[in-house]
Amino acid sequence: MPGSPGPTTGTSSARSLGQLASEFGLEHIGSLDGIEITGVTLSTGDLHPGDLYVGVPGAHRHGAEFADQAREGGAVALLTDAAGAEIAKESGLPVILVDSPRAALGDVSAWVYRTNEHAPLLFAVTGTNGKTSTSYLLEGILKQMGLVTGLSSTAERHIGDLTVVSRLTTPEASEMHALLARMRESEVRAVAVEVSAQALSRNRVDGLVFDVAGFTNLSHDHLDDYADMEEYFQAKLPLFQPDRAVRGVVSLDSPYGQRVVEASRIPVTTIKVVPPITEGTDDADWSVEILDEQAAYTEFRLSGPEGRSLVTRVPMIGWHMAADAALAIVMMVEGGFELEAIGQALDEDGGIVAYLPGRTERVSGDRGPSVFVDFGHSPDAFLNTLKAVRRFTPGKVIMLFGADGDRDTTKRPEMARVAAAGSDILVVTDHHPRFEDPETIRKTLVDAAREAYPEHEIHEVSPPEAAIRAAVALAGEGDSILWAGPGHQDYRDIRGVRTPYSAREEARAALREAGWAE
Ligand SMILES: CC(=O)N[C@H]1[C@@H](OP(=O)(O)OP(=O)(O)OC[C@H]2O[C@@H](n3ccc(=O)[nH]c3=O)[C@H](O)[C@@H]2O)O[C@H](CO)[C@@H](O)[C@@H]1O[C@H](C)C(=O)N[C@@H](C)C(=O)N[C@H](CCC(=O)O)C(=O)O
Ligand SMILES: Nc1ncnc2c1ncn2[C@@H]1O[C@H](COP(=O)(O)OP(=O)(O)OP(=O)(O)O)[C@@H](O)[C@H]1O
Repeated sequence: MPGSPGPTTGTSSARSLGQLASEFGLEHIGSLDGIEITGVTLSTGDLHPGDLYVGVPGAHRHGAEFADQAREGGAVALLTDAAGAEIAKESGLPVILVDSPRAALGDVSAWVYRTNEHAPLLFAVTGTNGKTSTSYLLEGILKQMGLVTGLSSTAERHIGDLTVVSRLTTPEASEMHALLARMRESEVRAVAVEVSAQALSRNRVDGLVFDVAGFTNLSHDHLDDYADMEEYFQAKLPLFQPDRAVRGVVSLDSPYGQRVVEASRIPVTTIKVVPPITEGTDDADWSVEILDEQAAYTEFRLSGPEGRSLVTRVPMIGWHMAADAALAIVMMVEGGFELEAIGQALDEDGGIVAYLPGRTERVSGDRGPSVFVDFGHSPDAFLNTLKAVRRFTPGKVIMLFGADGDRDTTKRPEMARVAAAGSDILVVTDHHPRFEDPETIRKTLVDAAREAYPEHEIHEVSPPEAAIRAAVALAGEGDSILWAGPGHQDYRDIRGVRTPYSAREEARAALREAGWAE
C-alpha cells in the first residue's frame, strides 16, 4: 500500500513561491525569485523534491530543526514562525514567516494544490464511534450510485480503486490537500472524510468547506487529549459552523446530538433510531426503525419528511450499523441526491454493498465458534458490539480485549465493567502498550471487572497471540469470541516500535490450530 500521495502531474501544477507570499501578504527571508513549489509537507518523512517544508512547533520538537534534512530531501523553501526561522537560519533555505505554521498550513496547501478548483462533493463524519463505519458506508452507497469516490478514514484512504495507507484518522492538512489533488486527477466526484476531534483542534481540515457534515454520537474517549467531556464535546463543534460545512446531519442517538444542533450555525437535519436509544431526546426529522437482524445483515426503514422512506439492508450486525448507514443516506440526501434514486440503486444490489475492515468482522468459517475482530476501544463501542454479538450467539460470549497504553486511562475501568457485563467469560490481554507497562494496564482492567462482577470468569493472558488461543480453547460450537481493539490494524506499538501484527490473521491461525478451519 503506498503512503502520502501527491498529485502526479509534477511541475505542470507548480506554483510560484513569490506569488504565495504576495497572495497571503507574508514576510520572507532570502530571495524567492524563480522558486517554484509542487507540494507542501510538515514531515521530512513525507517529503517530495520541490516541496515547501512547513516547520511546525510540535509537542516534542520544532519542525524547523529538520530544515537541513528537508533541504537535502529536495525541499525548496521553509515556511515557519519566528522561532523556527531562528533555528533554521543556517539551512540556506528561503524562509516564509507566519505567526502559526499549523494554522497557515491548510490555506497554503489549498492554494498550492488548488483544491478549491473543481472540488468534489465533500462529506465529513465526526463523533466518538461510527466515523469509519459511516464513511465506508457513504463510500459504498456513492459507488452504488455510479460515482468515482474517495475515502479518508482511520483504516485506509481510497482514491477511486487505489488504496493508500492511513496513519492518523484525519491526515495533517498538507497531506489532506495532496490527497484531494490526487483524487481530482482520478476524477473522483465525492469524498467521505473522517474528522476526529483532534483534527479540528489541530487545524487538519483547514482550507476545506464540507458540503455535508455528519455527527454520529459522543461518549467517553480521548480524555488524555481533552480535560473533560465538555472540552471534548466543544472540540467537535467547529465542524458545524459556516466556515467548515454548508449543511449538517446530526444523530440524536446520544444526548450530545441535541447540543450539537443547538450550537451549530448551519442548517441541520436530525436523525434518530426509534424506539429511541436515549430517552428524552427531541423528535428527529428522520427516523430509523430496525426491521430485521440476521447474522449477515441488519434491515431497517429510514423515514423522513414529506412521507419519504426507504427500506434497505446493511451487511453488518447491530442497530448502530443501521444508524450509521441511515446517517450516510441522509447525508447524501442533504448533498443533493434523491432518496428514491438511492433506494433504487440499493435495491438493485439487494442492499448496501460495503466492506468495513475490522469492524465486527467475522473471521471464522462455518465450523466452530464465531470469531469477530473489532476496532471498538471505548465503553460505548463495547456495549453495542457485545449486544450485537450476543443476539446471534446461542452459547457463550467470550470477550477478549486489552487497553491502549499512553491513551485515555480514565476509560479503562468502565471498559472492563462493560466488557464483563456483556460477556460470559472475559479474557484480558495486551493491546498497544506503547511506553506503559502492559501488566499494570491488565491489572487495572482485571481489578475493575472483578470488583464489579466478583463471580465473573476472568482470565488474564499475555501476549495477545496466547490470549486468542486461550479464548478459542474456551469456546465451542455455538459460542462467540469478540476480540475488541485491534480491528483492521496491522501492527502493535510496543515502546514506540511498530511490530507487524494482524489480529485477524492471529484469530484465523488460532482457529486452524484448534481444528476449526482449514
Ligand atoms: C498529539 C498529536 O496530534 N501529535 C501529532 C503531531 O506530533 P508532535 O507535535 O509530537 O510532533 P513532533 O514530534 O514534536 O515534531 C514536530 C514536527 O517535526 C516534524 N518532524 C519530526 C521528526 C522528523 O524526523 N522530521 C519531521 O519533519 C513532524 O512531522 C512535526 O511536524 O504532529 C505529528 C506530525 O503530523 C503527528 O503525527 C502527531 O500525531 C500523533 C502520532 C498522534 O497520535 N495523534 C493522535 C492523538 C491523533 O491525532 N488522533 C486522532 C484521533 C484518533 C481517534 O479518533 O481515535 C487522529 O485524527 O488520528
Ligand atoms: N453509531 C454507533 N454508535 C455506537 N457505537 C458504534 C456506532 N458505530 C460503530 N460503533 C462501534 O464503535 C467502534 C468503532 O467504530 P468505527 O471505527 O466506525 O468508529 P470511529 O469513530 O471511526 O472510531 P475511531 O475514532 O477510533 O477511528 C466499533 O466497535 C463499532 O462497533
